[in-house]
Amino acid sequence: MLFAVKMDVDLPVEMDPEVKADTLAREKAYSQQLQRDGEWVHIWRLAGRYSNLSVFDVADNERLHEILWNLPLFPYMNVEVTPLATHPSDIALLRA
Ligand SMILES: O=C(O)C[C@H]1C=CC(=O)O1
Repeated sequence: MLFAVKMDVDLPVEMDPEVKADTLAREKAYSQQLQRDGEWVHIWRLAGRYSNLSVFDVADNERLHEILWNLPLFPYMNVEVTPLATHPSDIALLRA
């Protein structure tokens, strides 16, 4: 199942620099492992914002929830999930 997920990050200005660096390092490692595993298919920076637009390919809603809930930055994020369906004009469908 494909989902588009927009993540807006809002870190507290008073956050301890060491905690911040550790959280960002864990977030990066977690994200890159899921990308290697094929569940986190795309990650794009939204230009000019501390936000990303990502595409996930996961087994079901529960798996997506588990992935998002375990993001180290989850407590500092506003997350918006949109389920995706194929578009009838997509020329990739002609090749399938
Ligand atoms: O920077 C972000 O957009 C937040 C987050 C999502 C993956 C990652 O490595 O950082």
